[in-house]
Amino acid sequence: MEPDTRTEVVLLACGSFNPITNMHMRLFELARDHLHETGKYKVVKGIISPVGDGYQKKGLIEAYHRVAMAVLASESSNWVKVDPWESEQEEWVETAKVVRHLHEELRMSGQCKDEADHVKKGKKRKLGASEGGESEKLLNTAVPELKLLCGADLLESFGTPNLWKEEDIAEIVGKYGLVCVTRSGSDAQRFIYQSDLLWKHKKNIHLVNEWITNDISATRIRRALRRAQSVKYLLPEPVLDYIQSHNLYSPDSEEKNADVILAPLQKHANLSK
Ligand SMILES: Nc1ncnc2c1ncn2[C@@H]1O[C@H](COP(=O)(O)OP(=O)(O)OP(=O)(O)O)[C@@H](O)[C@H]1O
Ligand SMILES: NC(=O)c1ccc[n+]([C@@H]2O[C@H](COP(=O)(O)O)[C@@H](O)[C@H]2O)c1
Ligand SMILES: [Zn+2]
Repeated sequence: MEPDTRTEVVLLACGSFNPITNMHMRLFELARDHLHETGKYKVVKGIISPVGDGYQKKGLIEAYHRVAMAVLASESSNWVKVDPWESEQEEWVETAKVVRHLHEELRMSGQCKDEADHVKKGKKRKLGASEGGESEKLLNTAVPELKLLCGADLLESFGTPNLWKEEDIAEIVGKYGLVCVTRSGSDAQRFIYQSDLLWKHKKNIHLVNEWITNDISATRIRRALRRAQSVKYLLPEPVLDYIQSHNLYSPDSEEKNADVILAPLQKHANLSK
């Protein structure tokens, strides 16, 4: 049998997930199919990273509820998991830092796996002279690439003044890569064309067309819930049960952070003063 030479990829989706919807889970399926169809990649894992309370977005309910709902949603998948690290941080964390942190975790777990293999085999492999010099280091063959998975609206938010730092965008698209789910007629392609930075890294940006369109958004779901309208079949059934049993999403919860400026805008506006 031919050896599998495809590059292993882990997909990371960052967002409010307030609440997680069927569309969020679909993003992972669409992205995995797209990367597999290139013949170059093998998607080995998907990670959902709900933003922390420090993000201070209007209507953002407590992170522990959003994480619990994401965990319930991920139970219907055998490859998508939730990472609560970002949600547990006291202050809002830039997405570039989240990507860096999770990549480091992947590297460490790859190394642990590698070490365990070597212990089993009773030997260590040496890195080539160009990389490791004389010193004996462990070969880190097991680390997959980590790519940020998003919708076209998140990509287009790169253009909002004071929301993203240029160097963060450069790091995310240049060093890691982006998989962006877009709709036919969406302007993601034009957005990349109009940005010198994104154009430079366009090989690292995978645009995925969503042919079976699905306009579910968490904002619309919260609106329906406030109006006591049904949201059945728009989110996983266990998530809906959780929302109902904890009485989440009311007119009051929508007013949370109403008078507060979004954390990235506060942070970057202060930096540019
Ligand atoms: N219908 C959709 N099509 C493509 N991408 C989507 C869709 N809904 C959400 N996403 C993507 O999912 C990620 C997480 O989004 P987020 O938590 O903001 O969900 P949302 O449904 O957009 O919520 P809200 O309405 O509160 O903004 C983002 O990258 C966003 O672009
Ligand atoms: N500068 C940044 O790193 C930056 C700015 C704005 C949003 N984000 C992230 O993008 C995601 C956006 O989520 P929402 O679409 O729900 O607001 C969140 O995970 C948030 O942390 C990152
Ligand atoms: Zn959104």
